[in-house]
Amino acid sequence: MQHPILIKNVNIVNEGQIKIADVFIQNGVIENIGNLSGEITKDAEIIDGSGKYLFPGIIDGQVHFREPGLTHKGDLYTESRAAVAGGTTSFIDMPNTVPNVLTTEILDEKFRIASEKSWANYSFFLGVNNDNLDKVLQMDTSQFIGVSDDGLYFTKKGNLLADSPDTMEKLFSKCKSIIAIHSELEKTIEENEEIYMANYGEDVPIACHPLIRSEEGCYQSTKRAIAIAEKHKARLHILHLTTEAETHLFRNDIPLKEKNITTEVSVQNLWFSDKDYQRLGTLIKWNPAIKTEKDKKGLLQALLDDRIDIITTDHAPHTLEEKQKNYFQSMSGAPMVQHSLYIMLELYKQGLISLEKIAEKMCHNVAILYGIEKRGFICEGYFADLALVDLNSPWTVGKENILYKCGWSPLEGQTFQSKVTHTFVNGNLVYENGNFSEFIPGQRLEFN
Ligand SMILES: NC(=O)N[C@@H](CC(=O)O)C(=O)O
Repeated sequence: MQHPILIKNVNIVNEGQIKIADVFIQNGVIENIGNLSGEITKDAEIIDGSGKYLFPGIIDGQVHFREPGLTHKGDLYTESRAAVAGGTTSFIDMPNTVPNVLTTEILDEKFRIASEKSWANYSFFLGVNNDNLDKVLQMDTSQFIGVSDDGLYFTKKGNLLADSPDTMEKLFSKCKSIIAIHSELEKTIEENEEIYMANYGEDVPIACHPLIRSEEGCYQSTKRAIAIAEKHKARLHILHLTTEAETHLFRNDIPLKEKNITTEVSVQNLWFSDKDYQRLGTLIKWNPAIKTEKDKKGLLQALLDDRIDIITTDHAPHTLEEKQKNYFQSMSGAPMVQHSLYIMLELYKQGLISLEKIAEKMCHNVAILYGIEKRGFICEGYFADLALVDLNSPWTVGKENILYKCGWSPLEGQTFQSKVTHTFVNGNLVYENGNFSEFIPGQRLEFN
């Protein structure tokens, strides 16, 4: 039996409004919201929410938690624990674990491991590449939260799904679930690599990353994928957008529920720009590349005017050793899931986004986009996945508070003004002011 909890006098950030009320949590769900006292709440543990802000737990639509097979970088226990410390209570993990998630057996195995090791609620993409394409075309894909090629390759040469219009035609004409793709053209990347290698040899500077993995390679890829998806009325989701140019390919004149083509931005693309390569080098080498200041501003604008639907992290941990190599050898990706809400709250502090919009893009819309049931909102009868935030409690990211298994963050030295003080997953208070409860596993996300 779970102990009932009453959060008193808290600013509830939900569905475009901020209202002060009490929230009563019992048996895993939000039972009541209002001015509560008396019989039903009398045995509850009381948490004073005065002056604090209560968000629905963040649902991160794109993470790489690395288990099975790559657990020297991170695993389902360590990375989900880091997630809840940052207010993220649910995640959807990508298929480029080892073995790649190309069969339902491997997918089931990931669900099994998560049921024993994940602090947060979880779901997993089924991977798709040339090795399982024919099988996927015959499957009832509605049983999966989505299929994705992210981090997988379609040919031994390293081509992405986006490089192959014929394959997209096949997949998009048959697949009924969300198809989440990594949108870049390998051909453009290779041509650019040759140009920069002719100049620099193996010593290509990291500053060339956004010129090699260029705007053109992203824009042409996304434009073509959207055209093919529209032709087949497929349900396409473009992962981690990095250019302002691409944002204009997406609509904002219909509600999210009616969109067949959706997209996301990852927090690092709202925070870093090409200015930061000099300071951080390959630590912020991501694919697609973090681009210019203009792109960063354009992505934020598209988020605000609803051409971008959700915020994710693309949390992609690697060891420092794997990162600190020359341009070609260093791995792409960095850990981010513990710090995503902090970045967005800091942007709020800078006057760039409202708290309501943060809840919409990190919580409500992720639940709507993936059809996740009874999560992502602060509503009676919904799972009590919640993050309580103090907006005036500065702290600095440092080795001593980084919870990623890889033990580093590109945000080290950054002071954030806000702090997540309490995180609830399914009604359990799993994180409180730097301390964790005993391990309580999260739940499998249900979707419709
Ligand atoms: N985004 C990245 O730079 N890296 C991802 C793979 C990917 O998303 O392509 C990873 O798994 O490391």
